[in-house]
Amino acid sequence: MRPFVFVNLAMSADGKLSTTERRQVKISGKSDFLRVDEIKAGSDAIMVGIGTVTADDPSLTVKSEKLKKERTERGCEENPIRIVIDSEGRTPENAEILHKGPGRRIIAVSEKASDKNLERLSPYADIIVAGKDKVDLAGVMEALSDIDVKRVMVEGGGTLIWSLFEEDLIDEFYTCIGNIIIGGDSAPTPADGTGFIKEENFTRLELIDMEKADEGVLLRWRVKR
Ligand SMILES: NC(=O)c1ccc[n+]([C@@H]2O[C@H](COP(=O)([O-])OP(=O)(O)OC[C@H]3O[C@@H](n4cnc5c(N)ncnc54)[C@H](O)[C@@H]3O)[C@@H](O)[C@H]2O)c1
Ligand SMILES: Nc1nc(=O)c(N)c(NC[C@H](O)[C@H](O)[C@H](O)COP(=O)(O)O)[nH]1
Repeated sequence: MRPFVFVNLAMSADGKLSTTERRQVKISGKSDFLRVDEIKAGSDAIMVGIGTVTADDPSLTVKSEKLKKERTERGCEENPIRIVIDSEGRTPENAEILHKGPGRRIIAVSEKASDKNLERLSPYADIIVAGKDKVDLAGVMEALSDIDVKRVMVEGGGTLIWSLFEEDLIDEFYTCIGNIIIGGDSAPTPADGTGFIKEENFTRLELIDMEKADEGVLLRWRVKR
């Protein structure tokens, strides 16, 4: 058993998530920010890779007071469970995700994480150990299902999302395409990693809908199985 997993990203018109220096860029506009807050508030958990934590230092909190209130009225924490996929337990102790706003945090590590790092992070987050070198993502999803997590939003980056596609762990994929060109052949994209080599392995998508969003476009895809 695993939860429903969807990805939400903003990318430039040329398909980049950020610059070659992995510097965060404002890609989407105000209406997209509100939409992202809503889908975040509608999720039980929100997941990012350690690369996103070190590059962007996001808090991944729900921003709207109304949405926070609606969550607490439903008997949920104000924020979804925040999960970092972090093989070695490198999350900095002062990361925003560990401090901003109430709610549970989980850091999923592999057996490679040192005891020192586990000790360092355990005051701030629950630790799941899954996988030998890299985090075993299917194992993490199973562990989330065991604690009644039904809906997981993944906010990047491209390395984590690639692995989730590779392991067929994604159900829906939303991209807001903004009206800028970032360029750069090493700039992160929605699915980096090694990529599929054989055509028969490609993930196939079905378009759910598309709409104009600020100066760009929002595409929502479902993974075909
Ligand atoms: N525009 C957007 O919507 C958006 C959203 C999030 C991130 N970003 C950008 O993406 C970049 C960060 O992405 P990234 O690809 O460097 O990092 P990432 O966030 O995808 O984290 C990847 C890291 O997770 C760890 N990991 C552990 N187990 C793993 C597994 N099984 N599979 C994959 N990774 C595993 C590894 O250390 C790996 O390097 C930043 O530049 C950030 O600004 C953009
Ligand atoms: N929707 C969206 N539009 C963008 O233009 C952009 N650059 C991101 N990037 C994703 C980024 O990793 C996180 O959405 C924020 O950084 C959230 O972090 P906060 O909770 O606000 O701290 N996302």
